[in-house]
Amino acid sequence: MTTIGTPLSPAATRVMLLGAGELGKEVLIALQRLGVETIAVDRYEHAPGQQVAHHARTISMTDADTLRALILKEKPDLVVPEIEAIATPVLEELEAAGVVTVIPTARAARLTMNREGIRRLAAEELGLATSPYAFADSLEELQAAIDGGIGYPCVVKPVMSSSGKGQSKLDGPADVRPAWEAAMSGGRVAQSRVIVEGFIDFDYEITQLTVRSNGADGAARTDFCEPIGHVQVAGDYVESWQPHPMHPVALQRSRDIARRITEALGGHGIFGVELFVKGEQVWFSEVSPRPHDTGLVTLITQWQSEFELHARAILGLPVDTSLRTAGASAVIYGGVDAKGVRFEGVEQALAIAGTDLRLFGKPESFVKRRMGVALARAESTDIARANVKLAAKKVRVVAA
Ligand SMILES: Nc1ncnc2c1ncn2[C@@H]1O[C@H](COP(=O)(O)OP(=O)(O)OP(=O)(O)O)[C@@H](O)[C@H]1O
Ligand SMILES: NCC(=O)N[C@@H]1O[C@H](COP(=O)([O-])[O-])[C@@H](O)[C@H]1O
Ligand SMILES: [Mg+2]
Repeated sequence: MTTIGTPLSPAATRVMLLGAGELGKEVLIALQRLGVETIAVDRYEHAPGQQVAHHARTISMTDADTLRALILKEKPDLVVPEIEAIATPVLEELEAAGVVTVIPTARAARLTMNREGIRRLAAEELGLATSPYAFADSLEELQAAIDGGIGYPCVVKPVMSSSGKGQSKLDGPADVRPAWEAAMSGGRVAQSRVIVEGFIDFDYEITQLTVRSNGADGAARTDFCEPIGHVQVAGDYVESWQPHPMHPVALQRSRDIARRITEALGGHGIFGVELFVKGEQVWFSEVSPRPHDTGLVTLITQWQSEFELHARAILGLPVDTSLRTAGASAVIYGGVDAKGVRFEGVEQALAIAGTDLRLFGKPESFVKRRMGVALARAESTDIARANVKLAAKKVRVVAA
């Protein structure tokens, strides 16, 4: 049985988020609503989630000693990784010592922070279909891997990166050196290893949100959300919608893959399983053991958003993944390099039927930094997609 204490009292249920960006901010709001005391940790001050949590802490989360000291000082009931770039061996160490519970598990956080860990688990241990792949530690090794079988077109990514950072598509030999250089400067963590993947010519890609929660019998149960369709530009999500219509065979295969990879990772919480689909064929791409950026759309489409599902599942509470309405989301990029920006056109955006906005409150804007998202609900995803793009376009980020 789960009990929840009173925040800021000795009986408080305390949850620490490692990473407090736009996704963590929504998880923190969901936790606050359930009476949880929250600690938002990020690498810079005034991160979105730090603005809504009881406590804000700013540390280098990739520094093992600093991270260990903070967790031991705060003694949260749950530690919830929100980004990949964390000193995950510390989480494994503290979990093994019985000091904290890590969501979904410390091993899942370690395996998914590095593309090599999750890819080898999915393809080599579980035998799931993936793109052909190889790893390389130098420009020469990268060229050899491509010549040795991966071929063109292919995709190169730093093993530790997200949101498309340092990612390139290669169409021929002239693209290899620029791709290597982009990967070396674009990762979230300084390292010199890349994955090269054969390019999958998919019809569409989806995120299969999958929740592992406490079943009535005490065993973990798995629930699926409706598939989320999305468009990525330069490896970063720009638009998503739900539900995405699928051939029943492809849907069944997607859910089989999602069930197997999430069972292998274990623990409780939401997972964003990324899949490529062509006809009835489905390839596993990667998985986030946490809310997924394309799942921001669930803030408007589901009775319980992916953030509420995560909050409930990690607290051992029941979940409901049912859809409320068709809808869509569209990203609002900074478009400028500036601190303390202003958002113009909010009124015009919200005047469009069925729309809503999240402005994340990031203290500094970059041209390609996600600063907000527009949301729309409608009777069909086509209408929602048209409206949400209009709404996103109305919002202009300007230097103050
Ligand atoms: N092998 C591939 N074949 C075809 N397209 C690919 C391949 N790998 C990546 N992509 C495209 O690039 C996008 C981003 O790739 P991936 O998810 O691996 O990067 P990421 O940096 O982890 O992104 P995020 O953190 O946003 O999930 C994919 O959603 C897909 O559109
Ligand atoms: N695809 C992963 C993803 O979307 N992660 C989200 O972006 C934030 C970092 O944003 P920033 O780089 O603008 O600080 C993370 O904290 C998380 O919320
Ligand atoms: Mg991805």
